Amino acid sequence: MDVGERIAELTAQVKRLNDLYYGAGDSPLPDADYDALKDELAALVAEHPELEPADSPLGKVNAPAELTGPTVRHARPMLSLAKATSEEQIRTFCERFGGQVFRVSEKLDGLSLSVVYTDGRLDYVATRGTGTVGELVTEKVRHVIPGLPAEIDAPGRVEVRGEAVMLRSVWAAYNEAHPERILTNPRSGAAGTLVLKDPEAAAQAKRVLRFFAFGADRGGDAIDVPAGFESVAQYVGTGAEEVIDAIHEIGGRRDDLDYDIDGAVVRLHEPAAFDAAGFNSAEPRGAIAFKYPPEEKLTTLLAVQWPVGKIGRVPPRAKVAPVFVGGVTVENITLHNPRLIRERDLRIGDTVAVVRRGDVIPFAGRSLPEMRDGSEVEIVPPTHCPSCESELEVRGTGEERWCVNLQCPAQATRRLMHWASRQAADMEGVGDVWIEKLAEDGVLKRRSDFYDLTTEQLLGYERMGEVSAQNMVDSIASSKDVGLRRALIGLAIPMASEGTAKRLCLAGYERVEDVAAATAEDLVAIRDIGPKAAESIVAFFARPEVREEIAALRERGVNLDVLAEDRPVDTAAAGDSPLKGRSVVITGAFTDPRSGAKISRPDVTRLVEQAAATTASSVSANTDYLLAGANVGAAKTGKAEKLGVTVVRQDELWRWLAEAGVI
Ligand SMILES: NC(=O)c1ccc[n+]([C@@H]2O[C@H](COP(=O)([O-])OP(=O)(O)OC[C@H]3O[C@@H](n4cnc5c(N)ncnc54)[C@H](O)[C@@H]3O)[C@@H](O)[C@H]2O)c1
Ligand SMILES: [Zn+2]
Repeated sequence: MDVGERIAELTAQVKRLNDLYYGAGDSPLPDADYDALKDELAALVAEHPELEPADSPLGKVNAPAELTGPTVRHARPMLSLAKATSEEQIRTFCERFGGQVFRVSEKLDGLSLSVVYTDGRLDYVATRGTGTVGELVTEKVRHVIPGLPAEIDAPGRVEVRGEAVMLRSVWAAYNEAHPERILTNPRSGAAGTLVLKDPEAAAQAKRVLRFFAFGADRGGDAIDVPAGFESVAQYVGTGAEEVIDAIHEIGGRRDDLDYDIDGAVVRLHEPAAFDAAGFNSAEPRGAIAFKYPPEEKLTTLLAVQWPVGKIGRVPPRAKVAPVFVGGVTVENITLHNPRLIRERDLRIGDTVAVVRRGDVIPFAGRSLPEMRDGSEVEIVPPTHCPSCESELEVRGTGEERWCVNLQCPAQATRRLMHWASRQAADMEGVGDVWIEKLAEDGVLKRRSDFYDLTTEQLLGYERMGEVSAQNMVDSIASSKDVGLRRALIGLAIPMASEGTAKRLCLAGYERVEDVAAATAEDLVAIRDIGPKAAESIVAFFARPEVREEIAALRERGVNLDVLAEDRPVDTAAAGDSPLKGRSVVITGAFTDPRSGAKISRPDVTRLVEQAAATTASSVSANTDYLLAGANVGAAKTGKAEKLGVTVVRQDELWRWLAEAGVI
């Protein structure tokens, strides 16, 4: 192929990838591979400038093919950043500005927004768009970035720039709840969220974003980011070594963050110096982005297995050629459901992009059809259960396969493993391999059989030592104090989550028999238990073998009653608490006064509920208190006060919780 053809080919590829990336937020190639294509193009064009096509993607801010909807012209262009992948490049950059002060910040992997206020009120929000013209997303953002201040305490025209990201936890929870509509990664999740037609529905489905500011100006002069905003984490220092230390510091905690970062931004700290350094067509000269090695790697999909789960789901699991990504070696990845396999057109033998983010289970984001050689094999979901051979049912939009045979041996084994696991009975000394063996042998058929195991019996097995046998028996004996919450989890009731178990306990159920006797009506009255889950719970306990199992566990002295730690706080203590029986809305960021650590929203909710309050997601006339943590705008508290809702600040809340005996 001659150079001209290669340039044309690379141009077309980069442009196609840009359209996908800046449009719906898709990235069929890992960023590092995209960067390599672009670098190759840049190198060829540098040598043969006369061959650069008129529509070259180089030297400009890359943008979606077209902006949809109303637009606005940016007061100052929103630019791209020059890239560095080696420390050497960072040193060269720092040396160019010898003696100056630098700022190093996390480079969040989301999409940039310009948020403009006039005399303290939110005027508009725009995307980067073409760099000079952005798309207006003001109304969408009101729903999908609930934390964005509607008002700030500053006069004049103030523009705040920053990055909107989908938190990893939000991304994982959304995918968990919508297996039929998987978001490939948080970045595309964020981009996709801002193009949705119904942002209100997105917010209800908890598909929401967070905004982190990285700069602000008033009438063109740099100012501090106004109060009410979260800022990107940043360091200020002089000289290349301090800058490189900061880059390592940021890179080192990459896995612990709840958002993706793809690099660190180094820029001149002083606004005057930054402006004086000037700009080229697409990038400021006073800043550079250091890119960390990719967290997404290519590997080969070797096989797909269909293990049978504890409630009969038969999900696809892929084996891939071992690949080191996100700090671990990955060999097994989840493919979620058959529909996803079909839509992503995954085949055995395919090159697939594997992603891992923090603790999130690796996921084959996509196949790369352009890398096929014809030997790839279609993935066909099984029609019959690999364990009991009964015909599988196809259910739901994900086209999941289910074994509905209640006697299925594979399901029984999975249920036993689940009962022994940490979130249920927590039998530390009993490994899955042994459970499988004992189940195969017919010694373990149901949960209650664990409690009949003896050391003599176990010692009859090859490779079972006296210590292990004793360990197993002891750990089974000491696990008998399961309690209602963990027993409900261990029973693996379809559609009932760990949260359902918690809420049943908080709702005052004392014994597993009481839950078994509840009607669907009783159950839907409990917060967050919907009609489907309620029916599933009732149907589960109506099964004779479940009732027999509960009786058998009781006979062996297994505790299936609520434990003190899972009860709602006693009326006596909560009786003194102003929270008791109140309806509250929680907003803002909370810090645990005991440890000084930030505390998550679900944890605050749990504490407040233990003090016998009920929580709601938005303020209404029925709300008693708005519990306001840090960074709560005046708009929010003002609205609450207008509705006659008392605003309670966090120091008071902690006092109340202490009085109620919750903390
Ligand atoms: N995989 C693909 O197919 C594909 C396609 C197109 C682009 N990409 C990737 O997108 C990037 C392209 O560059 P770009 O021009 O969109 O962005 P960029 O990498 O040049 O960086 C500029 C952007 O960084 C953001 N940013 C995040 N944190 C920041 C901080 N602390 N300070 C300042 N800015 C911050 C801003 O939104 C700004 O617009 C590359 O990383 C490329 O690999 C990938
Ligand atoms: Zn089966």
